[in-house]
Amino acid sequence: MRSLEEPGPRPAATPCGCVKPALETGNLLTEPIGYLESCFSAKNGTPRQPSICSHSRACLRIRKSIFNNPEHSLMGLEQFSHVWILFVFHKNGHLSCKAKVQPPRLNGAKTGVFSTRSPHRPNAIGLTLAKLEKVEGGALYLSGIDMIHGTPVLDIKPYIADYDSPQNLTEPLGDFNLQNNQHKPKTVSQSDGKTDSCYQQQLSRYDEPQPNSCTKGKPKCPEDRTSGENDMKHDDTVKVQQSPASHRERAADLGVESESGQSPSMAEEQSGSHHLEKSFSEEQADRRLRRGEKAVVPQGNSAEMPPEALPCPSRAAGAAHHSAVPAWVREAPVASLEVRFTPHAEMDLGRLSSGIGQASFKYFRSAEEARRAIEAVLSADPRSVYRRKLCQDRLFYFTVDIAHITCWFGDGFAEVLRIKAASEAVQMNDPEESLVSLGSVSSLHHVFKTA
Ligand SMILES: C[S@@+](CC[C@H](N)C(=O)[O-])C[C@H]1O[C@@H](n2cnc3c(N)ncnc32)[C@H](O)[C@@H]1O
Repeated sequence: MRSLEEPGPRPAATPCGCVKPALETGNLLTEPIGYLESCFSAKNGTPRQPSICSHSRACLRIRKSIFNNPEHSLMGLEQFSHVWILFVFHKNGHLSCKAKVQPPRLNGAKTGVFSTRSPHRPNAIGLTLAKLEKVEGGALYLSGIDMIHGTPVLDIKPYIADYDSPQNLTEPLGDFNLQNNQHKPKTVSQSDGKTDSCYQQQLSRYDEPQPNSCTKGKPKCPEDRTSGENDMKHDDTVKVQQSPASHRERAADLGVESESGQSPSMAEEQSGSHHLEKSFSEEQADRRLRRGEKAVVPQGNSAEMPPEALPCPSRAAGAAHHSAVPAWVREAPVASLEVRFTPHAEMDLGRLSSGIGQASFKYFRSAEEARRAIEAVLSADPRSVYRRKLCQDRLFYFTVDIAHITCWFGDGFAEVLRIKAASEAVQMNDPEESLVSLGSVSSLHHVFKTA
């Protein structure tokens, strides 16, 4: 353990003049237990939630400055299949956050920051449920992650379904009526006409985290229906403090130089936000119409969120009354996309995975895994609302493992045009540079096909 003499947060003075230790006032000076080595090098293209891409892999080594024998701290963890990772959104780029944000799934409508998974929060702390592949010495190998390379990790906790999953409560507390914030006691048998035994059966089927999958068009859970960093737009700014971090030490732990952010800046993403604002009900109606479903009359014209909450359909029906999500989480306006690869991209992928004349994959175990990861990232539409709506004719770039992917988006699909070794790809320090206008998409498509 760290020495008690190490510098810590200064005691805070209370209004009455007495001094309270920092912990008592909630002022926690954190020290990362390690820095994540991730297959995603930049925010752009990193899945918005861990459930999106099961092949996204990472390694976390516990720092010796935290524990002399890091492996001791991981003892017993190998018996768990999943772990919670608490981390810092260290590449947020700025320290401000807003009370209301526009998550991509709301396609321009606003909701309170605490009803989202926005990276821009008063304390820039992220929470990811990752699959624990193995523990080796002082290192954890993870999959199904949504964090970028270099992410400072604050803590690891085992996922325990009995504690962490509401459907595992044996004694339901009752319904929470979100409309008027009233708690209504309700018994299991009253809930939906199901018998207790049927209910229990359903619970036992769902007491483990659902396996992640990369398939297209799967029903989404709250985890993957939420916001991406690039897409949040804010108001009611709040300034937050940042703990100082030792960059040299961090780079040493990672074995790399500190990297420069490659994803679009918030300023860029925020510009034009007024055009994007649309009420949730309008978006839903649009979407239903797009799908050819019966139109629903929009209820008002506000860009604020409706208060209704619905059970998540991907959970057991009997368990649903323990856990509710708002309709927008379920009825997201963004459909999953079909993902295509041009013959050139197929060739690139083959070349890259063979490792002939260049580096081969570090995180993926095969070309097939790389392909599935790319498909998973793209089918969830990683673009910000801004890009989706106003920059449709732009190329989109992202890097996963050693693959630098260039693609474009059409109506209902994403097409991979090129896959190059990240070392070969032009480094995009200025996100604007990555927004190459296609002009005529088809002509550029032709260029890529014949290149
Ligand atoms: C919407 S957040 C959700 C993270 C976590 N599952 C949660 O709910 O707190 C995931 C996005 O955060 C961004 N991100 C990941 N790691 C980051 C980091 N270290 N700093 C800043 N942004 C990061 C990526 O763009 C990713 O798509």
